[in-house]
Amino acid sequence: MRAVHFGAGNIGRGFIGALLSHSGYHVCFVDVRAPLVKALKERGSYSVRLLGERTERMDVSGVTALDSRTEPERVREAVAAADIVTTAVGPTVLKKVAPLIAEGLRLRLRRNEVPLNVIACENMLGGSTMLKKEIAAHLSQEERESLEHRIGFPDAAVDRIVPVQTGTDPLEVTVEPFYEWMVDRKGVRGEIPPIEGITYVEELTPYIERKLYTVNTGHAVCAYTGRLLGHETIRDAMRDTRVEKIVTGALEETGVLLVAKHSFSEEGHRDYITRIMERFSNPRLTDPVARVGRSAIRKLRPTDRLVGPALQLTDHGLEPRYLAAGIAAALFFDDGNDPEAVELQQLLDRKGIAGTLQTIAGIPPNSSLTRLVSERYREWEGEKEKA
Ligand SMILES: NC(=O)c1ccc[n+]([C@@H]2O[C@H](COP(=O)([O-])OP(=O)(O)OC[C@H]3O[C@@H](n4cnc5c(N)ncnc54)[C@H](O)[C@@H]3O)[C@@H](O)[C@H]2O)c1
Ligand SMILES: O=P(O)(O)OC[C@@H](O)[C@@H](O)[C@H](O)[C@H](O)CO
Repeated sequence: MRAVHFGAGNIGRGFIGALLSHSGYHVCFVDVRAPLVKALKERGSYSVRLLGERTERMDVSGVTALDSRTEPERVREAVAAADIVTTAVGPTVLKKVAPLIAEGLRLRLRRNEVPLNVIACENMLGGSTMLKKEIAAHLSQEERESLEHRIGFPDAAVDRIVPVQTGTDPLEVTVEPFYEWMVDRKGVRGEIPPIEGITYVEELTPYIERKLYTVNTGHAVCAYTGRLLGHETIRDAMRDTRVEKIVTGALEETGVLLVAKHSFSEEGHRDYITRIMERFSNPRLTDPVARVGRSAIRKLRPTDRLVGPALQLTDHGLEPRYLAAGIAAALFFDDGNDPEAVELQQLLDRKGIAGTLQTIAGIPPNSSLTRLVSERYREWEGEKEKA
């Protein structure tokens, strides 16, 4: 069986590629980083280090790679011949990989009747659906009709913390032991892909919202408040009771929404939160707040991890004070290495808090959420002055 995976980064190698390989797929990674592609081609294997109570090593073999910039023809052929295509490139990169995947699928549709599934493994709602839309834009009407019948784009929720890699081996990946990969069974075309570790569900929305609005909400709140209070890593930020209190408060707020919306049991959801707080505090993981806070504009979009639940709560007349504290802290994110953080600071200078929230997050300027965030922002200014 052949898998083509776009994005040989942390999640690509440390999670999706590893599970595909262990399920018997020969994995071809596609990336734009030439040294990474070269190393994968030359070695054909790498290791994943699982940082649990004991450190375990998992060998991943039977892999290769292609550079989408210099070997587009080979990428097209690989996609056309694949049994599964996956991505973990980042939500904003999906539209960049879409044209090449579309060219590969065009060949596939001409040559092979067997259905194929394309799964975007990104932190977003409806990732595969969005990728399908981007791909369809590069196809003819006739090709789009065949795509509809023969190529599945099941949405997915993926969960495993893979921090920035600091080891000397460019291919080895250090990860937490926990993982969860949920896929919408209804979106699959043809046979269910036999990937060990995937949980197929009839209705993905509750699970992707639970993941994004708990794991990623808590993570983002921890990263932004932690950074503001002078912490470099998630683990250190979690040890600060001021941060821990705000993360806990924000997850209680999203919990109210998730339990009401998707009928999770209150007790089960409390356990889910507890496990996540323990994962954030894993003493063996060094995960920089800069990684977790990266792309602050994306993280402040209307349906993403902070504003998504906050707007839904205010629509129900509730006051998400802790989420508002997280959103306000995100507005202070000023990492010069992150183009979105730079753009965010420029927007704030030009438009102020209400204008920035309206532009990025779609929050109406006179809304209760804008008022809450503005109040928290002033409080954070005070905290910063004290620090
Ligand atoms: N790291 C985590 O803990 C984690 C967990 C769950 C989900 N995710 C999601 O997985 C996705 C990837 O995150 P990551 O942490 O692995 O990031 P990463 O930066 O480590 O990996 C992304 C990879 O995509 C490659 N890439 C960029 N543009 C490309 C292109 N045009 N064609 C092919 N490859 C391209 C990059 O070179 C890089 O190797 C994101 O959507 C992220 O939200 C990450
Ligand atoms: O990948 P992002 O930028 O959407 O979010 C940063 C982290 O919250 C994220 O990568 C988590 O580590 C991951 O989603 C855990 O499953």
